[in-house]
Amino acid sequence: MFLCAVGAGVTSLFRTPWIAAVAAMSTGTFVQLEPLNYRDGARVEPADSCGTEKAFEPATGRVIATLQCSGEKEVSLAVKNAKAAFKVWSKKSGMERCEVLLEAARMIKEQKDAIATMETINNGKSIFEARLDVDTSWQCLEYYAGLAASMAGEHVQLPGGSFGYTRREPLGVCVGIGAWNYPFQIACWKSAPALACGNAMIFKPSPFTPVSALLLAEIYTKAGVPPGLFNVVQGGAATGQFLCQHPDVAKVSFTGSVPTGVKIMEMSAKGIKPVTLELGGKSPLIIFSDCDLENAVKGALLANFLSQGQVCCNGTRVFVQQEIVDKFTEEVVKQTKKIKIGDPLLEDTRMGPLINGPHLERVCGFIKLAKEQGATVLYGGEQYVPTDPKLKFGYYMTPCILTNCSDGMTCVREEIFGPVMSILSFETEAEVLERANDTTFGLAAGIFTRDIQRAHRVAAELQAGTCYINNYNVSPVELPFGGYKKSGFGRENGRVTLEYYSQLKTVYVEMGNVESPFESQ
Ligand SMILES: NC(=O)C1=CN([C@@H]2O[C@H](COP(=O)(O)OP(=O)(O)OC[C@H]3O[C@@H](n4cnc5c(N)ncnc54)[C@H](O)[C@@H]3O)[C@@H](O)[C@H]2O)C=CC1
Repeated sequence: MFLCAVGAGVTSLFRTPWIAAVAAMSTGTFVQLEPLNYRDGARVEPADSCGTEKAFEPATGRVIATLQCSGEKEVSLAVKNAKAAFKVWSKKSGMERCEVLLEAARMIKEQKDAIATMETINNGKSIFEARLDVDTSWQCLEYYAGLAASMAGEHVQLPGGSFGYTRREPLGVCVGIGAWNYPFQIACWKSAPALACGNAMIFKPSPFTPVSALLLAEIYTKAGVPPGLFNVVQGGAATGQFLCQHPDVAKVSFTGSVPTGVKIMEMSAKGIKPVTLELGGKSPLIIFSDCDLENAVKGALLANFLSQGQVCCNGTRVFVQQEIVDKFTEEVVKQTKKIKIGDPLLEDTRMGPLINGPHLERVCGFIKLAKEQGATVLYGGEQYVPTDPKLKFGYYMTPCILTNCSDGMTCVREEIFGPVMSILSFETEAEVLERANDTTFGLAAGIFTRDIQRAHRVAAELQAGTCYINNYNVSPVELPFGGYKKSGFGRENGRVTLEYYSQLKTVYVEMGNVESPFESQ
């Protein structure tokens, strides 16, 4: 009931006491009572609904919000508001858009602790990680603010003094649909380039994590975007479908699972709408015997255990060269045992709970199956109950290391989306490349070696949208991120993403007379 008491019904992020209160909040206290949709510059209850969903605090298993899933009418109102805002925003110069985005970035930075706390409460990731996510979020806004003013076309000289030029123009109303593992960051990674290019956006968070996108919406409004430019519509699959099928939506950018990605693409195909798909993965991490072992072990932990392993680009197939596999395994187990699991709002926690009960069961099911198929659990893989009584109903598990794995096992082939590392040994470079690429996914890959030529040779052969050499899971906003194969297409971050949120117009300019085969004799 906290928000009711503090905000007296009209809680706003911009009331300083509220920010301080949220940043100082402890696990087990937060309840969201305000409307969770955001339209025309304000929080609103949806005009109609197609059911309700409950959002949890994974650390305690408490319900923190019950959301109304937006119906067709609410979606249409959001599109209408976004269209009106687009008319204003798309006329602004790049520098004008830059100023607003920079102000929004500044506000995110200023409110980092409050946003990270909210993210931790709703998602379960450690506060330590949530703060890093907020950093990459404001950095993304700053980056695209900087690019907004440099968007330009070409001038092309043609015969007879005529010429042509190109204009890079926004698409219109874009829809962003997010997953639950990086709720605030995904909202920023989609909206920053969209807004920088002059578009409006309607964002639909995952119903598991509805809360933090609202903070972004409030910040955009306060920073000066026109009302309706960034709207939040809550709901699940049905709401997502209303958004994708709306005739006035120009583009859909989706982050989520492959099966949902297929549906999004089908709907977009019917409307001839461009689509960006950031889907799942089962990425390989290849550790050669000449690596710096300490770094490789750190890299393997980063590749598997951030956000409780619920990361799309995780390197969960850890291929280790035969000569060092025992030493590597011993060291990885030693370091994994040290990971502190517990209340995600405590400063020294490094692993919080998984997103919800069914997902925890699903991840544990993969481990059970791995054992049945012959893998050995070297460490972890069990449900965990922290000693603090308020965490008793949270969704915790110990990080898991599997050995004796083979390429055909389910744990090696399918995305688990939990803290489960499978160790596989290999002998030669050619062999490991073939095995690493033997997957329908292609999101990321990693290589640890001191041999610079091998590093680049292997990176060139790996079928993945991102290859990390001697590190893993670092995502600077300057670098494009996206998949090969069934991990999707289109990119987020980097300069190239401007192309995915804009369209090119060619203008031909005649400087002479019209030559026509139809002119009268
Ligand atoms: N490549 C990337 O950048 C990332 C990919 N992921 C992938 O996301 C998955 C986990 O996220 P989930 O939220 O469980 O995925 P999901 O596919 O179940 O849901 C993703 C979003 O799509 C919406 N949705 C579901 N059905 C829909 C439909 N028929 N039409 C329109 N929208 C619909 C959901 O409400 C949610 O907002 C994993 O497979 C993971 O690999 C997650 C994060 C990043």
